[in-house]
Amino acid sequence: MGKLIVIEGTDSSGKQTQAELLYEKYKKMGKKVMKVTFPNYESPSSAPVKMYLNGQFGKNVGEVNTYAVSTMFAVDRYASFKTIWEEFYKDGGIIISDRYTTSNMVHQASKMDDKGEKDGYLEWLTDLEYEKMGIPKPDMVVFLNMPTQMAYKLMEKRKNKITGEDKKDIHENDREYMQKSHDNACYIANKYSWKEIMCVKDGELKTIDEIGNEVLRVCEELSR
Ligand SMILES: Nc1ncnc2c1ncn2[C@@H]1O[C@H](COP(=O)(O)OP(=O)(O)O)[C@@H](O)[C@H]1O
Ligand SMILES: Cc1cn([C@H]2C[C@H](O)[C@@H](COP(=O)(O)OP(=O)(O)O)O2)c(=O)[nH]c1=O
Repeated sequence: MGKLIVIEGTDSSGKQTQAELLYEKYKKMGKKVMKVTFPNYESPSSAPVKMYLNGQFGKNVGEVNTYAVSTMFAVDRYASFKTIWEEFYKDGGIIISDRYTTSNMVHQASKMDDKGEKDGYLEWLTDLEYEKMGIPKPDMVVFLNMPTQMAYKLMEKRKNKITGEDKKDIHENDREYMQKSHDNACYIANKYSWKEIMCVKDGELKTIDEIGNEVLRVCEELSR
């Protein structure tokens, strides 16, 4: 069996940048490695997710059934596992995943304020994806802790990943939601012992390389 490394964080925390950097470093080191991204917008399995992010099930995040939406993201992951990386992973390859089940944990559980409800949802979700659907559990989750104010600055520079336009998706449009998902991510990172990397030091954003070196350092624990 291979290893599954997940790069997680709130929107515009540098996941794509760091997942690519780690992938390049591993390739140079001669490791058998593959990079995957969720949602997998290139696959038809992401169609319901696109409808959700475009606001077709409700313009506000809070209006949409969390369990229904979580299942849509889970199905997209299952499709990717079965058609793209199952064999590679079972053959001992390292998978670097930009988002995973952990994104449902960060984003969908943030809609729940009640701790009992949140924990119940997390149990339901991990059982659904890892046990019932049977997709692999991550060996390592790297959590890029990017304060919301800084994430906003970075987001302004970047285009929408689905349309390539300046328009933001329903999560990105909602500042209160962004703050809540960051608070929730910190709670979950602690609960599930994710490897946390602080992206800001003394109010200043760390460089891409500084963060990249920290990511590599924590991931090296896997090969020990
Ligand atoms: N440490 C950093 N310093 C400066 N810019 C960064 C840093 N990390 C990411 N960026 C830039 O911020 C934007 C969002 O990063 P990205 O990797 O796409 O985030 P995510 O995948 O989490 O949404 C991109 O334009 C990226 O180049
Ligand atoms: C993969 C995944 C994403 N999401 C959310 C996180 C994002 O707000 C949104 C779209 O993902 P993405 O396009 O990666 O967002 P961004 O580029 O802004 O980081 O979908 C979930 O709620 N559950 C999931 O399983």
